[in-house]
Amino acid sequence: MNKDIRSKIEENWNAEEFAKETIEAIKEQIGDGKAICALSGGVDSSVSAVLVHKAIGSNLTCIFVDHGLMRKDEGDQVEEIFKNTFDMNLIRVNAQERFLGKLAGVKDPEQKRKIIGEEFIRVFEEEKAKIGKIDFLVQGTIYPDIVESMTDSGEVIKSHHNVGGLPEDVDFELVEPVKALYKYEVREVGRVLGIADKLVDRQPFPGPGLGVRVVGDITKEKLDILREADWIFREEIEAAGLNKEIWQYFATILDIKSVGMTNEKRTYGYPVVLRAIYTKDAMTAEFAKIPHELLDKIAKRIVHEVEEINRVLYDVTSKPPATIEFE
Ligand SMILES: Nc1ncnc2c1ncn2[C@@H]1O[C@H](COP(=O)(O)OP(=O)(O)OP(=O)(O)O)[C@@H](O)[C@H]1O
Repeated sequence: MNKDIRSKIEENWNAEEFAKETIEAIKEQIGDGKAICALSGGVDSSVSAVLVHKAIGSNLTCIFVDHGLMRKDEGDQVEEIFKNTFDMNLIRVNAQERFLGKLAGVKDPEQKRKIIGEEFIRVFEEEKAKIGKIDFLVQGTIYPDIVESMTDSGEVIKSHHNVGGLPEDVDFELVEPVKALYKYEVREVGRVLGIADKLVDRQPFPGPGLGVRVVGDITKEKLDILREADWIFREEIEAAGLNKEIWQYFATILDIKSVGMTNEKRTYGYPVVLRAIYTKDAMTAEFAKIPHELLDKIAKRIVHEVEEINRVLYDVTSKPPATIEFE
């Protein structure tokens, strides 16, 4: 069956036609029913949600959990795009304090991931309960997810290894509009649907968000510092036009402090590590050969604009043995 859904796409791929036909098929599947979607702002769930929205309008409710682990301005961007541009029924749950409260003092990466995943499900369930009866669950499953799950049915709940997974709920029928597509095809459909480039071209971002980019315990202070440094790094990579060739580029804040000097005064601040990689499939990766002059410019901007940071490191390790993310 998996092969069937894929061969239909490969026969005659046209993103516009795909969008049209899929919207019709969703109309038929959902009818007057009500659907819900966990919207991360990532490409897969965003494109799926817009397809379903075009088919059933306000009978779709999207839930975006703002866990406080988003990058700079990301929560507002998601709200702006889906609520204002697409006029979708979007619930933004401001759960920052809840997540940070649960994570306080926790240093172990696996424990952190588990807490974030479990809290995510709790928040989603609470919001879902407020909406009332829901018949359909929209999921941004894509073809590689189905292949990875090693089942032939294509009806599996996406394993969400990153965020912990939504619970299997027998009351829901699944709607998975992009399950036959690869990521680059999902992006094409996103463009056809008029979703902003900044979202369609978004680089992969882990489900636990910045939670895995704050090494050691997570605090609001470290998150805010990291957000600023990460923003500067991304801005400079994009300004240099390197964003097309670099698969992922981001900053991570370490769990140590070191001594520095600013205006002849001793400082004791955090180091950030910049990581940028080339890869085809994220299974192996090589560090990106960013010109030294650009690294110099980025480092100077970061230490100048983010006063809590007094040291900028560049990760020159490939995967393996290092992973892409630190945790
Ligand atoms: N903060 C969030 N708010 C709402 N839903 C979320 C959030 N984070 C993750 N999800 C849901 O969990 C799914 C899997 O998350 P994961 O981080 O593994 O992303 P993904 O597989 O890259 O998909 P996407 O491109 O949609 O982010 C998402 O498709 C989305 O439905």
